[in-house]
Amino acid sequence: MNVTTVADGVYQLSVNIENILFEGLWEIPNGVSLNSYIIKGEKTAIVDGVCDWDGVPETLFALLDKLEIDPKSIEYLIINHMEPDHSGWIEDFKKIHSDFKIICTGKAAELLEGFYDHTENITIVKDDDILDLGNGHVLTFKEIPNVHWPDTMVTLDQKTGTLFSCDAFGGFGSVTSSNYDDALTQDEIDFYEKEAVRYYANIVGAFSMPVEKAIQKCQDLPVKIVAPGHGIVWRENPQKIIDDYTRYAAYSKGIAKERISIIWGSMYGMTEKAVNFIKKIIEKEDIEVDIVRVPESSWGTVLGSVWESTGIILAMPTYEYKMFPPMAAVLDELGKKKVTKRKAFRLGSYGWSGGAQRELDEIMTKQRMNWEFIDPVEFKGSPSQEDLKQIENQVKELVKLVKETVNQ
Ligand SMILES: Cc1cc2nc3c(=O)[nH]c(=O)nc-3n(C[C@H](O)[C@H](O)[C@H](O)COP(=O)(O)O)c2cc1C
Repeated sequence: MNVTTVADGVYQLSVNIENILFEGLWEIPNGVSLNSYIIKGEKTAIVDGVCDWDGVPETLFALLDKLEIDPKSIEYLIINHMEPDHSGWIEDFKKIHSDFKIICTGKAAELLEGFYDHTENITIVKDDDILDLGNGHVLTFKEIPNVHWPDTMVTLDQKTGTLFSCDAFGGFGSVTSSNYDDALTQDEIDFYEKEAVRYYANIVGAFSMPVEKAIQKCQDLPVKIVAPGHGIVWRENPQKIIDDYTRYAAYSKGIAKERISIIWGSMYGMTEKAVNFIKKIIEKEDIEVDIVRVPESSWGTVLGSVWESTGIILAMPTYEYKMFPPMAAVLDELGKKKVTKRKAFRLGSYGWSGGAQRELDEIMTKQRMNWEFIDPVEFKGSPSQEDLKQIENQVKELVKLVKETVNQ
């Protein structure tokens, strides 16, 4: 757990969470941080909290102790977002301190009642409302609904230009006490960028339109520091994470990087033979490639991979007159996360009837994914030389299509 100074009178309290599935679902191989912030003017406010996943609130109280802040001196709880990873500590906090006010949106107030039966001392804020904590720390609020719940808002401290953005501009990846972009090497920044893409695809991707609206609203604010609820604080170059999020939101519409994700699965190695062949031929093409096997890799890994790819190769066999089940499950999830308009090629082995293609078509239609497929290649059992030649032609065709799409 870390306590650090963000800016004059602004402190971050953060804990890392590892060895769980985030939201009970998403694998986090490199962990995730939960960030809470303290603003000390004449009055003290806490922005979001850290939840009870690992012994918090004790952790939160220990962090406050490090800052020599008596929890009872906290006058305002700013709740940017009611998801329990940020709000789960409130019930415990209430056991030791009752004389505080909650600042949140109307939707968050409804959720407060539903989740914690809390209805007292709530001030509902709207766009551009302010709260003066004294010593220049005047807070401005902006609602950013559906990033990623309907209740979400951001808070700006006018004195320091710190934007407390909660889930917006967040990322996975555990942090250290030097979790500021100005204290990180380029390699570390690159690491957190990858973690941010994965976070975006897994957690926020389905809300890319609200993200675009939120970015527009935040651009109107004099932001000098971006301090999210997960991941590192952007103090030297806050525009970097704002620009990254702008790109990630745009990727939802189909044009992403000049990159192909190969998502594949195989029972007895027949489809795998074709995938191994593709690996060899695609190496010679001037294009970035990422290869993910299902079900060995999680949905989160697949989403993180395809989010940045304009092209996708799907390789899977037929299974009980349908598609290899883990591929069907992951494709359905890609649809729900609105991975749309990709350029794609499908191949796979079958025994007697086929059927994978039919289910693929059904998922594309049901989820309105609008992927543009070039002709598939299906082969009985092991791929023949002729099948491989066809596959080679189709892969080259896809590479061409991806390049044309990205560079149009
Ligand atoms: C459990 C199981 C169910 C299968 N169901 C079908 C089927 O419904 N239709 C079909 O054409 N082939 C079916 N097959 C045959 C496979 O598609 C075929 O063996 C294929 O070569 C497997 O490719 P793979 O080794 O890449 O998994 C099935 C195979 C298994 C093991």
